Amino acid sequence: MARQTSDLQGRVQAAHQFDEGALLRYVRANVEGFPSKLLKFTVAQVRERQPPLMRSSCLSFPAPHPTLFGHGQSNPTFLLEAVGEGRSGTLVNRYVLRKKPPGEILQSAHAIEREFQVLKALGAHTDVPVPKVFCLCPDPSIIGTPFYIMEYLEGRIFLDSSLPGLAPETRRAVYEATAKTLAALHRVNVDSIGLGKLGRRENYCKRQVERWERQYLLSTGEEKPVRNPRMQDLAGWLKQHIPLEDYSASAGTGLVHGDFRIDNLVFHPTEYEVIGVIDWELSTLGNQMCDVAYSTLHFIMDITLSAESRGGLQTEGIPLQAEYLADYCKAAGRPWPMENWKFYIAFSLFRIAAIYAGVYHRWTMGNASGGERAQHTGKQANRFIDIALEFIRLAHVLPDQPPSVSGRLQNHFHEESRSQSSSKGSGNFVPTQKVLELRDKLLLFMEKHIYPMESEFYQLAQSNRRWTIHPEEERLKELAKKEGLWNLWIPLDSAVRARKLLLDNTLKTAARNERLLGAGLSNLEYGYICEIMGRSVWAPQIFNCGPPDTGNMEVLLRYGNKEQQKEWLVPLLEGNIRSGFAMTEPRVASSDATNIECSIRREGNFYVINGTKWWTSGAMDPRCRLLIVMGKTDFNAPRHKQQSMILVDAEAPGVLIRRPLLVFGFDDAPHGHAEISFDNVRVPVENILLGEGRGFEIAQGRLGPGRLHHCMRLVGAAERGMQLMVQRALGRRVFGKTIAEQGSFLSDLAKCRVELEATRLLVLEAADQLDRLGNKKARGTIAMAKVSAPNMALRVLDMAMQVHGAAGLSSDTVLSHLWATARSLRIADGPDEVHLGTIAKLELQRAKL
Ligand SMILES: Cc1cc2nc3c(=O)[nH]c(=O)nc-3n(C[C@H](O)[C@H](O)[C@H](O)COP(=O)(O)OP(=O)(O)OC[C@H]3O[C@@H](n4cnc5c(N)ncnc54)[C@H](O)[C@@H]3O)c2cc1C
Repeated sequence: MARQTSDLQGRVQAAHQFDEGALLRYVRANVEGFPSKLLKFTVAQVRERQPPLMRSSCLSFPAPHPTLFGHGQSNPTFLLEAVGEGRSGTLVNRYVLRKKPPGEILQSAHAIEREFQVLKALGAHTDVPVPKVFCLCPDPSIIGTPFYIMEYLEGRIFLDSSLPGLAPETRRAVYEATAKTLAALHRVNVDSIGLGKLGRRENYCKRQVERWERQYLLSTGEEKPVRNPRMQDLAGWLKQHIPLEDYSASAGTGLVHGDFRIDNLVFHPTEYEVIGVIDWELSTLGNQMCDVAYSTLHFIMDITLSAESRGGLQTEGIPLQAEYLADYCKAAGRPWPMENWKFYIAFSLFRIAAIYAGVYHRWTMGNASGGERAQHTGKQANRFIDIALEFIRLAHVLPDQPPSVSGRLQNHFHEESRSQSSSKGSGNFVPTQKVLELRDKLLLFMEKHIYPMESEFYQLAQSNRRWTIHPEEERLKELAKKEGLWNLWIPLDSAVRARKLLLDNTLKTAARNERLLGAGLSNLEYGYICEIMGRSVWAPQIFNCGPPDTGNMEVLLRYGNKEQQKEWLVPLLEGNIRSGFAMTEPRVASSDATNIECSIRREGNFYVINGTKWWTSGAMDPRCRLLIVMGKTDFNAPRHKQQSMILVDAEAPGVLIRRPLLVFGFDDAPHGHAEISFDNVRVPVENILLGEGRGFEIAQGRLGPGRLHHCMRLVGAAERGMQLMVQRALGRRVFGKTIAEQGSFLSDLAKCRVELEATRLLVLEAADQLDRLGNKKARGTIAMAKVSAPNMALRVLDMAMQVHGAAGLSSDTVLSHLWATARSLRIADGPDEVHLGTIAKLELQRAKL
């Protein structure tokens, strides 16, 4: 719950009492506008409150430092109330006084003068909301220590960062205002407002690590509280991981608040707008990302809790850490800090641990201003150290790109389409409202659930349990179903057919039926959606939109009879099983499918299958139950009537998985690409699809829309490459400049964008033609998209890898895997030459007309 600033006052504690008469004399002489006819003058101490407890919720952590309104352990703060007589009656003027604490204090930790200087400069020259300051009294003889007096702000302070009692949308507004205020503070040009000499900007983290390590050593050991050796491990790690950007006074350095968090902000009494940033005693110049990381610590405090489990409705509306960070980066014009985020968070925890250890030491000596509460700070310091060390060990601490918060779209092409659609409602490729809504939902799902899991999925796929399924994959599938992001690939006409065949008797309820049959999107509409899934190699299967299942489901939807659909299509639509498509053979050139040799021979009520297939994608997956096998039922029929397709139970006797094949060393576990032998595999005659000799016909149907999906995903993969490339270029310095400032990079980047947009338009055009003209008439444009998409994606991803240097070739980023997948699609989706042949043939035909 928010507290009114006026709620937070109490009686002046004995240890903090001073000569109020001397103060009044000083105030009368130095505070502008102080009532001349004074009726009453009172001094109340701003109460030190119990900080939010460290709870299982990750949204609260104990405040390590004071705020103006008192939950801290540092500068005592007082509310002065002057009741006077004015022309229009009684006046009540309120002021706030901040002073140094009495007794021995930590080096430079209570810099009243600094607070005053910063507040004065910001108030006079910037739009950063701060209370107005009236006077600084450096003379300790007045009230025992130096102090300053500032304006009292009537407003609200949110003490608990989980914002209990607020509606979800207002919680979001509070966080957005917080991020924007921090950005405003970081945008201040300190040189132009006289704060240029407040501190050194370069080597801030290095100096801070050394300083807080020193401070920790001063507060612990020998006759002081016990020293935790893990603190030195942490300091050692930090010293080895100081970000390169810290070494110079470049972009990203400037004014640092030093204690920026929601409860150091005064919000407007009724609006969700910050009217004052308070508690500036740790402000200085330096690396501003430290402020940013510190302001997100409440997201980190329980790093084992997922977004879902952190409080349900109570935290609804609170953004994820990445969303808050994206708001900040956007408002501050800063690159996404993925590369060094681990350092900044670990450093923030380290610093708090050192501060807490200092408070605890002071408590043992009897002069901590937090009273008895300070007795716990020693334990809390150790907890911060543990959390920091635990955090350092995490493989993935931030998505590798900023999320699109509040439905904002990530790339300018889409932003443009959206504004076009809302302003004019027309245009060649303007996504419909339905698509825009689905796409926003999908973008959020990717950011919340897929990107954060990538590295864990990848680790499992490299371990000796590589051919098992990560439990999170199944959980996310259920979540995708609930969110209506399931089977979106199903074209409207196929869904209509399935609805007729499957209605009621197979799928229990109409609602469930509908959920399994997608959202009724056209191929063009799906193009906008599928592209986003293509940004992660792990995403498509989470939404039941991954190859080869989509192609196989399409075959069953179009060509399967009712029984075949019941047995195989329904579990595939449910996502309960997976499937493979076995056409390619090692012994023959399979881009020409008339070459295949696998035999499907009828014997009574069975077909007997003999042959070897390879590159059957998905067949290694432990959930794979169905193989659609293409073979020959009649070796003497006309060339295109010899082939048939048959449904084979992957566990039927005689089906032998021989080995997984590798693509540039990636085996794509847990789905894999298998070499399989079929040795006298007996399959009931009912399993033949459409009838003997219809295999080629089915292949044409399967390879139409299904293969365009690859192109859509490739556009998404290239988009991901662009984003990673730009982030890296903005954040990494070579030879004195960021990569983004190097001329050669700029033209390469622009060329990538040009190619990407051209290919995206081609893919959308192909999808549109598929909808309007059908598979056959659209084949020229589809072929163009198939040639263009992988080649474009390869160039963009190659450039992205180049910008990443050696890291780009490693598996530390997704780039090399995306590149390997794109490269395989110049063959796996039919070799380029075959598509080029189609395009050229059509071109020549046109010339002959
Ligand atoms: C990662 C991956 C996944 C795959 N998944 C599957 C799957 O699930 N199911 C499946 O059945 N298959 C799958 N394949 C196999 C893929 O479909 C075939 O590799 C592809 O059809 C080419 O067949 P091929 O390898 O026999 O090459 P070939 O037919 O031997 O062709 C070799 C080369 O000959 C040249 N060429 C071919 N045709 C022409 C032409 N008309 N003009 C000029 N040059 C030409 C091209 O350079 C071509 O690359 C996959 C392949 C990969 C790499």
